[in-house]
Formats: sequence, C-alpha cells, structure tokens
Amino acid sequence: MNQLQCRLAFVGAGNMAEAIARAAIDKGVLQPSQIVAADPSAERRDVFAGLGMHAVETLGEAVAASEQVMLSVKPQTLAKVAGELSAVLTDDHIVISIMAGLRAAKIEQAIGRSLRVVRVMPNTPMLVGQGMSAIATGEHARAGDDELTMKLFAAGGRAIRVDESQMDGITAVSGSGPAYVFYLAEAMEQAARDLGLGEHAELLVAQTLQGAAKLLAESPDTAADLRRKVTSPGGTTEAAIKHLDEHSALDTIAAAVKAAAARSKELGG
Ligand SMILES: NC(=O)C1=CN([C@@H]2O[C@H](COP(=O)(O)OP(=O)(O)OC[C@H]3O[C@@H](n4cnc5c(N)ncnc54)[C@H](OP(=O)(O)O)[C@@H]3O)[C@@H](O)[C@H]2O)C=CC1
Ligand SMILES: O=C(O)[C@@H]1CCC=N1
Repeated sequence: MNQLQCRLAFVGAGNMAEAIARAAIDKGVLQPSQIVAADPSAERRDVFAGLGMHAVETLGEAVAASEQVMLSVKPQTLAKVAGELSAVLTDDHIVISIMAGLRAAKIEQAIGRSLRVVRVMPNTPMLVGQGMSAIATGEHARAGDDELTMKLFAAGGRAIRVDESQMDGITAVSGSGPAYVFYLAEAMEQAARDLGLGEHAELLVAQTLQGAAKLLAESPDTAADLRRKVTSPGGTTEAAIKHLDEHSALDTIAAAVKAAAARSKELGG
C-alpha cells in the first residue's frame, strides 16, 4: 500500500468511472498504473484490475496514494463516505466530482473542510468516445486545477468549461439526455415491431438516430429546419408530427427535461 503512487483515484468504480478510465487509457492521457479505483464490490474491482489499474477495497488507501480524487459514487452515497474522505483528503488534493446535483460548496460542507473541487457532468456516450462533458470549478479551486479534468473528459468526446450555476440545466440536458433518446428509440422499435419489421427494428432505429444526430451536429441548419426538410406537405412525416403536436409532445419533453433540472437542484440540497 505504501508503495502505491497514482495521479488519479476513483472513489466508486461504477459505470461512469469505467467509461472515464477507459477513455483516459485509450487516449494515453494516463497510464493504467497511474490510476487506482476504490469500490467495495470485488466484481467492480476486477473490471478495473483487468484493465491494468490498481483496485482497492477502501477509499482511504486510494485517496492517500493519489494526487487527484474523482468522486464517482452516487450523490446519496456521499454522506456515507464523507467521514472517511475527511480523514484522508488534504489541501494538495484536487477533488473531481461527477455526482449529479451536488454543488462544490455542498461537497465541502459534507466533508467538513474547504476543498479544491472541480465538478463535471459527463454522459454515457463517453463509452464510445462521443461524450458531452461540462466542467465547472468550485470557490476554492485554484487556477489550472481543472487541467487534467479537461484532458480526461476531452479524451472521451467534447468537454466545455461552464459556470457552476449552469450545472443543473446541463445535467438535465446532456447528462440525462441520452436516456431521452433511448426512450425515443424504444418507442420507435416498438412501432417497427408492430409494423412487422421485427428483425430490422434495431438497425433501422439505431442508424436513423445516428444519421440524424450527425446531420444535426454537422449541418448549419437548426433542428427545426432539418425537421421541416423531412416533412413533405401532405406526406407521411406530417401525419406523424400532427399526431405528436395533438398530444403536446414538444411541451411534454421540454417539461421532462425541466423536471430533471429540478431534481438535480433538489439533490444539491
Ligand atoms: N450514469 C450516468 O449517465 C451519469 C452518472 N453521473 C453521476 O456519476 C455517478 C456514478 O454514477 P454511475 O457510474 O452510473 O453509478 P454506479 O452505481 O454504476 O457507480 C457507483 C459505484 O460506487 C460504488 N460504491 C458504493 N459505495 C461505495 C464506497 N463506500 N466506496 C467506494 N465505492 C462505493 C458502487 O458500488 P455498489 O453498486 O456496490 O453500491 C458502484 O460500483 C453518480 O453520482 C451520478 O450522478 C453523471 C453523469 C452521467
Ligand atoms: O440520473 C442521474 O441522476 C444521473 C445524472 C445524469 C445522468 N444520470
């Protein structure tokens, strides 16, 4: 244990931590030997160890051995680990948090001391190098404290710097966003199966979503313009959009995103 010296410790070796670690290693931002993950689950530790990283059971060991500490547990878990963190974190540590909702000040309050906090809201497309991450620094972070964080998250897609006040909205739009798209995919696949397209349903939907997303990202047109270009007067798309409008789908989706933002604010206390 005393020999262990790492650049980065993950506290919580879950799904997001794995996506972040894989991107960092794949893009050469960090070597596997520079990363340690702490998780009570032997299964999760095995995943990290299998990728060449150090994996330990107790977070104290990981934190004491590392320069930067990524809090990648669920927001509700912070209260449980705050005491352990408080005992090992020092002013030399940079604390990177991906926990939804929890403001830097709230994290410092839970741990009971001022900390150099860098907050990030990533999303799961990071698993395929197409993540969207937003990064904000807390009050006690110093100039340059977010440099490794920017590199880590840019390695898994796009990373931007934002103000912490924007984080609840960002969590709702891009953090939770992939789930809304998967929800649409579920609905489209169900319709495809009902229309007798069972064996092609997944490909038809996945390739359509991928193509539409690429077009949206690369075209100078707005989403509304692109939609109009698909919608021939009196045609099939118009019939679908009419049905969606009659059921207030646009407002419903916008309200859903705002519900996510409200929940993020609530998690922040
Ligand atoms: N999933 C997503 O799309 C996104 C998630 N986030 C944020 O990322 C964070 C992690 O989410 P996600 O990866 O999905 O969650 P996971 O549940 O996959 O990961 C959390 C991990 O932490 C482990 N854990 C629990 N207690 C401890 C402890 N005391 N010490 C160390 N590890 C512990 C959990 O183990 P066990 O399961 O055994 O409890 C689990 O392996 C959350 O805060 C979430 O808000 C942010 C953006 C997107
Ligand atoms: O649902 C959640 O709380 C986390 C944060 C953003 C995406 N998943």
